[in-house]
Amino acid sequence: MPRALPTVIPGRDRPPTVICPSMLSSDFARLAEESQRMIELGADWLHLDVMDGNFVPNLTIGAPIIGCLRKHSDAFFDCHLMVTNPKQWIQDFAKAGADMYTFHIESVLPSGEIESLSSEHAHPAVTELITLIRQAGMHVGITLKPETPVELLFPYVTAGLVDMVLVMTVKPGFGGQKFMPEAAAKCRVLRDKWPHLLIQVDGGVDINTVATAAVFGANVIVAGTAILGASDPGEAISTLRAAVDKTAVVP
Ligand SMILES: O=C(CO)[C@@H](O)[C@H](O)COP(=O)(O)O
Ligand SMILES: [Fe+2]
Repeated sequence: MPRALPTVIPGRDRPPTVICPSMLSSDFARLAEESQRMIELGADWLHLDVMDGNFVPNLTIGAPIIGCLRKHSDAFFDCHLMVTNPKQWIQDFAKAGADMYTFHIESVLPSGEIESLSSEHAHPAVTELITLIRQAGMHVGITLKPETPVELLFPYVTAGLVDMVLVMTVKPGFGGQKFMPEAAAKCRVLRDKWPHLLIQVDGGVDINTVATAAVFGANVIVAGTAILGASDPGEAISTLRAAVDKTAVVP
């Protein structure tokens, strides 16, 4: 069983704020200590960026490292798979102790065939992947690159097949890039349709840009540079949380 997802708080118009430091910005040689420190400083989840050097031009960590980290941490592992074949790694990640398995919709179909996805009907390859992730005992996250239309995710959210949508606000592949407000605007489209959906933003989120994401409706915040690169990461976590909480309206 994966660790529980946050539940809706009565009296708020959106799900709770979840702060996720991206461990990509940590000292990988000290991953266990850094992870522990983030949780002690108030982080809710640990965001673990998995890159295969093919789907994106960078190479990071995989299930073996995540399995090792699991021996030192009971935290919620929020895994962001930037890989060409997400189906290949499902069992390994489940065994390693991943809680959320977020895949890129662009990785499910060969490049150039993304146009064959519809905003009205679920694609069988995507639903099969979702079923396999769930059967393996993980929560399901779906994500998209900044240039991919958000409407392509509608069939899976409408059918209640996914637990979270991750809106990428940079080109996936590297930490420390500039936040793209036009990509964050996809959160508004999703929030207007699904008030209780977990909507995550990832890429260039810091104390200046977080308000834009939150006003658009994001409630799950990934930040690498802004937390792990801060002189006081605990203060960075609190500041990000306060900025998002401020935008949750009590009706
Ligand atoms: O998925 C990714 C990059 O592809 C991210 O999770 C980054 O690691 C976020 O880093 P910052 O932009 O917050 O520095
Ligand atoms: Fe990420």
